[in-house]
Amino acid sequence: MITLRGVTKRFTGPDGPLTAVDDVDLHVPRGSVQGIIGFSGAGKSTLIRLINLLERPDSGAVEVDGTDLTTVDDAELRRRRGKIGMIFQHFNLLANLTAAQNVELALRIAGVDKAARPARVAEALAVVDLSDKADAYPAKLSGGQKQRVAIARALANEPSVLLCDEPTSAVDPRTTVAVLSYLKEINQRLGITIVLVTHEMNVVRAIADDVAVMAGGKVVEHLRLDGSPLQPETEIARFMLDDRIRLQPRTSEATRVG
Ligand SMILES: Nc1ncnc2c1ncn2[C@@H]1O[C@H](COP(=O)(O)OP(=O)(O)OP(=O)(O)O)[C@@H](O)[C@H]1O
Repeated sequence: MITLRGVTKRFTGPDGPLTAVDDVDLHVPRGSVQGIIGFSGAGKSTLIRLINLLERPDSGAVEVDGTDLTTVDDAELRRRRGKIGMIFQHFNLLANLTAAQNVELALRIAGVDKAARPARVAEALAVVDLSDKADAYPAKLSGGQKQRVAIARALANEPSVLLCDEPTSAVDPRTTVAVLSYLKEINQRLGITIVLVTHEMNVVRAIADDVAVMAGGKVVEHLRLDGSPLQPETEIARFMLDDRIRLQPRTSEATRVG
């Protein structure tokens, strides 16, 4: 379970101060899948990085499984972070380590006893059907396989929460379906709460229970994906739901119109 209360994050950009995340409240029930969608610069990545305090908020509370992470000391934060897995657009695997060694490293960093690690690595790779690639280096893996290794690495420490920052943006549509299927299975079988940032409506539609639409650092709307027809209220949500692409006549700019 994740609860953000009044969370704000400011940066100093090239043009001066900017508010990347602006007074956001968000509640993600245990075992659910929360999508976060919006255009580039809306604050999605910052918001997801606030959940494990990769970014520290300037104000507000970040509660994960009942504890406000902004109030705990460094040792406790490290321990709590161990229970929050994260995957990224570009996989972030270490090129000089095999798939199994990448997963093992996460266990080593978390302080898991050496003798216990091989079984945990094997288990995590089995969840994503990559047991046969344990000894392969990332360069020999496809994009989808790399993302599955990254998922295994995130799962090895038995997290309660998995944060996914654009997990399918660097893979083709067929691989997107495969990656999302693994994420959905992990959510359903292991009960892991998932937060997934994307700019693709189809991605969240396939997997999320609720989608927070972000613009200008704020959550401007929630779309509940419970099977009933979606009735977006904001222009940005309507725009995101329309996946037709049309080219404007006489300009080189591609745009989508609703
Ligand atoms: N470390 C930083 N320093 C300064 N500005 C930052 C930093 N990180 C993000 N920003 C700014 O904060 C705003 C929100 O960025 P963020 O990456 O969260 O948006 P996003 O919705 O994830 O965009 P994208 O889809 O392009 O990744 C942007 O204006 C960005 O330039």
